[in-house]
Amino acid sequence: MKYMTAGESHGPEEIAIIEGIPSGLHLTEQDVNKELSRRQHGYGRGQRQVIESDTVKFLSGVRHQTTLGSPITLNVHNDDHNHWASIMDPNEPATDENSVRKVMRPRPGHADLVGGMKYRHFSDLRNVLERSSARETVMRVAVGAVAKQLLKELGIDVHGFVLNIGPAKTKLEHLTAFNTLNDLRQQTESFETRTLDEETDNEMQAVIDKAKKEGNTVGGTVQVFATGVPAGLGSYVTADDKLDAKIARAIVGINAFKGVDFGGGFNNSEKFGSEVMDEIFWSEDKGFYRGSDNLGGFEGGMTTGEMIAVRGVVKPIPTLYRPMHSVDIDTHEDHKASIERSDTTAVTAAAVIAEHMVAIELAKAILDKFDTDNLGRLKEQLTAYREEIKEF
Ligand SMILES: Cc1cc2nc3c(=O)[nH]c(=O)nc-3n(C[C@H](O)[C@H](O)[C@H](O)COP(=O)(O)O)c2cc1C
Ligand SMILES: C=C(O[C@@H]1CC(C(=O)O)=C[C@@H](OP(=O)(O)O)[C@H]1O)C(=O)O
Repeated sequence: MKYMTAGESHGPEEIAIIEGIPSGLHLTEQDVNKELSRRQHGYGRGQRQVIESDTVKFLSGVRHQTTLGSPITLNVHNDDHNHWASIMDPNEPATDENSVRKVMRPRPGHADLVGGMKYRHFSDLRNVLERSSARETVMRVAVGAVAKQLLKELGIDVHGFVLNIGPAKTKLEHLTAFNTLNDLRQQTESFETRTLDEETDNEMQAVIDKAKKEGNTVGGTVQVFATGVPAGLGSYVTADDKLDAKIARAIVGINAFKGVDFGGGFNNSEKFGSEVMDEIFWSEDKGFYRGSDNLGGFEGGMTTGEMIAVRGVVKPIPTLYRPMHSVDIDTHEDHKASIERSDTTAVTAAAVIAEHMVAIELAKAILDKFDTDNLGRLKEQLTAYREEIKEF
């Protein structure tokens, strides 16, 4: 399975094409829209989310609510484009009128300055901003929603949560206690029913309000769990095949993500080996299993069959309403950085995006290993593989 996205933040459309989804998967636009709506919610987002009501259109690859095995084209319209039609016009040459939203004072923390240098966009850094914007993550979530639909058919659930926003930490004890694997397993049943509001409690909202009032922004940490994953996805034989490495890349590839770890992750560096390794057990009904999940479900770049636990660190939003120092790229004079309408925080959306990126990497790993033509055959192969692993 592979995919590509295209689209500028204030252009007319966002597009993704996915190749390699098996035929026979039940898939509706509502399945995707449910996830797009989750990405739009969360306390601390700006006015753009009020304008947009992200809904997908299937342009190819799905017929009568079922995938055909052909490339799936997904399309989300940018409602905000109405306000930007002349600024984003592909046919008219640049004029004073249609360049009113020029960006000449690059914003620290954005792709503006280096993107301008690299692509020679010296007349307007909007040419960088439009594609480097996290607007594009709407399509990654749309692709991830298709991946999640496939994984659900295979008994695999993936869900993302907020761990902290600035100094305010989640009250959800189970999200930080990796040793209580059984508790976590029970909690997974309620993953889908959780609301985003439950994740940004009053303390988090107070942190966001304070930042906003002060023209500032905040980041945070997100957690993704995946359950029902069979042992042996990914491989130790080459670095490129390591699935934890692929997931790490997918997470840090999300706008504003600056760190990733698995299981106890960075905290494990302060512990002794005896506290960190996941001891091995065997039982008749389960086959091999572990007593803890401190390594987040990976050994040697392969899934262990335990729950996958990945965390991602999200930096504070770079656009500040109390802007930082910058330099005009034309005059080279000192100035405050440009201000674009902005979120105060997007950690809740980031949790949803991270969840979908993990789903994409898991779906890819499964489709690398088993049949990609038809879902029924894929299920048969995966069931046989699970049996074989259990008999080991
Ligand atoms: C869901 C989401 C929404 C974002 N919204 C904004 C925003 O409103 N304003 C902003 O300056 N940055 C926002 N960002 C962050 C920037 O897109 C990102 O920091 C920038 O493109 C530079 O990329 P980098 O942080 O990965 O280096 C957002 C990121 C995410 C994931
Ligand atoms: C559009 C989205 O996020 C945008 C990401 C973003 C950025 O710089 O990354 C900047 C803002 O764009 P705008 O100036 O149009 O409000 C966010 O709203 C979205 O998530 O759908």
